[in-house]
Amino acid sequence: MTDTQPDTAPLLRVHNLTAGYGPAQALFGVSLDVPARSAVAVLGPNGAGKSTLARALSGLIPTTGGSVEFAGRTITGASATAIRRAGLVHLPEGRGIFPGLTVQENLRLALSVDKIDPAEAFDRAFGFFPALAERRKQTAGTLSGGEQQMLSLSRALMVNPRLVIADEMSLGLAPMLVDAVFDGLRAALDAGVAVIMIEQFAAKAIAFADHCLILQRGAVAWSGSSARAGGELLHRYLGAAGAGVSG
Ligand SMILES: Nc1ncnc2c1ncn2[C@@H]1O[C@H](COP(=O)(O)OP(=O)(O)OP(=O)(O)O)[C@@H](O)[C@H]1O
Repeated sequence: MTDTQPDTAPLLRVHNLTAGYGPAQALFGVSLDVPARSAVAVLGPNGAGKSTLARALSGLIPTTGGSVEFAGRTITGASATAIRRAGLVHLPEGRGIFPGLTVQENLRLALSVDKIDPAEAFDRAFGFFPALAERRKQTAGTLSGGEQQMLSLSRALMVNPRLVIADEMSLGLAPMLVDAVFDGLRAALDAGVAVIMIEQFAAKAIAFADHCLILQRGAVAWSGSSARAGGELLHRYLGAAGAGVSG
């Protein structure tokens, strides 16, 4: 990693990024800026490349072109561990927790690659979600779906990240629990963490986010302020269901 950017640069700057799976290219020149302490909603139909973008940014799959700068450093080609240590934490689709382990054990495991004081990290996790502190000895698999998402989010927030990429956290949750997920991400945002949110509930995501990026077939179809991402635009790119009228 090399230092390149002055303080005024966005926290994350993605330029002309390409990535894929072996010979199958899935991202075609994606560019995106994420200012510090801001939220960006990444929307798009199934297979548009949203999760691939998240994986490429967090170093889970190699990029094949373009550049990624994070917190003033070029992280293009850096390992997932190095990117996480730099403060970019990815919450993959699915909760990524170990159902047979307790809340506490799940949190401890999340710290395995981080050079961070565990006591401080636990305080931070339970500060965001006090209900988890009461359940620290409970097996994660016996938590409700919403509590499992809180655990998943606290595993990301406990390492004091500068940016969290949340991939479809509300997938499969009842509406009330979807609200709880958004509340959790709002708390992170209020604490100064930038958020990239990949969401099926487009209307909710846009209400939450400052900026919106719509992907289509691996490329940016539209990007701009969430205030400009109205119903007609969403309908055009996402269709009636994807516009998230129900969300
Ligand atoms: N592990 C993989 N191996 C090969 N191709 C993949 C893999 N994961 C995704 N793809 C392909 O990459 C493209 C983008 O998929 P991706 O999962 O990023 O889309 P998405 O927008 O996140 O979709 P969804 O909303 O369904 O999660 C698709 O054509 C998909 O088939």
